[in-house]
Amino acid sequence: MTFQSSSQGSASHGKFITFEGIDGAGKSTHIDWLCHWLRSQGKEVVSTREPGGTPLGEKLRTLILNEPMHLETEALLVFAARREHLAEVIEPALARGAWVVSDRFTDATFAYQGGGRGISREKLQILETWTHGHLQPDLTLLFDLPLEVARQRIIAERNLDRFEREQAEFHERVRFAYLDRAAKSHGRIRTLQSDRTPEEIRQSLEEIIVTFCK
Ligand SMILES: Nc1ncnc2c1ncn2[C@@H]1O[C@H](COP(=O)(O)OP(=O)(O)O)[C@@H](O)[C@H]1O
Ligand SMILES: Cc1cn([C@H]2C[C@H](O)[C@@H](COP(=O)(O)OP(=O)(O)O)O2)c(=O)[nH]c1=O
Repeated sequence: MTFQSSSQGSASHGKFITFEGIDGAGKSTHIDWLCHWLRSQGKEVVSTREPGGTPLGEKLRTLILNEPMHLETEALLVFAARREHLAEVIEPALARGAWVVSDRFTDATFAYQGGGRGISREKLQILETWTHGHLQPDLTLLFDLPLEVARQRIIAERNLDRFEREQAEFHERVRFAYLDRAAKSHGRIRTLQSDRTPEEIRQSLEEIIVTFCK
């Protein structure tokens, strides 16, 4: 993790890796491989997800994904779930030297609640600072692909949640908010072109992670 305090760079801390992308981009498909690879390198790995990752967070996830609500209520709930996740799972794991791999984190909020719903970046930044101003992911893997390809992958296999049922324009805004954020991330967010075979994507992922671990 990147602490902005005096603990930055401490050898006793683990690393925080997040997976991001539009629904159906292939995140879940590659998270297991990454966790397996990291464990093969002798690392303790905590695999988790957002919204969720704690008993309370999973209850909030059910509400967030299914219950109609005001867009700012939605933003506040994802940060509430995140605060719990940080306190109960992420921060203790990193402090004992484990590597945390999370299926989504705050970049998703800037993409979905910011790009998708239209909440201003300034408002979300205030909540971000409040919730985890001291901690950011060390590495974020952004799975990017055209919307139509992602839709084709998920449409047949899932009961679509509140976000997945949104119009194409919503998902286009989410996608471009992610790409914009990646461009401004100073290298933290690495974009993987994801309209390729799983093997090709995994090869790119392996190259990134091997370099990151050096
Ligand atoms: N590179 C790929 N090519 C074709 N299908 C894929 C690829 N990656 C994932 N899939 C399939 O697409 C669907 C969505 O993938 P998933 O990993 O669950 O996406 P996400 O977690 O990003 O929503 C799954 O059925 C998965 O097997
Ligand atoms: C973490 C987070 C997720 N989300 C949304 C994006 C996804 O559509 C949804 C759940 O994410 P995800 O776990 O990727 O869904 P699935 O299990 O169906 O692959 O939550 C937000 O809108 N804001 C957030 O901050």
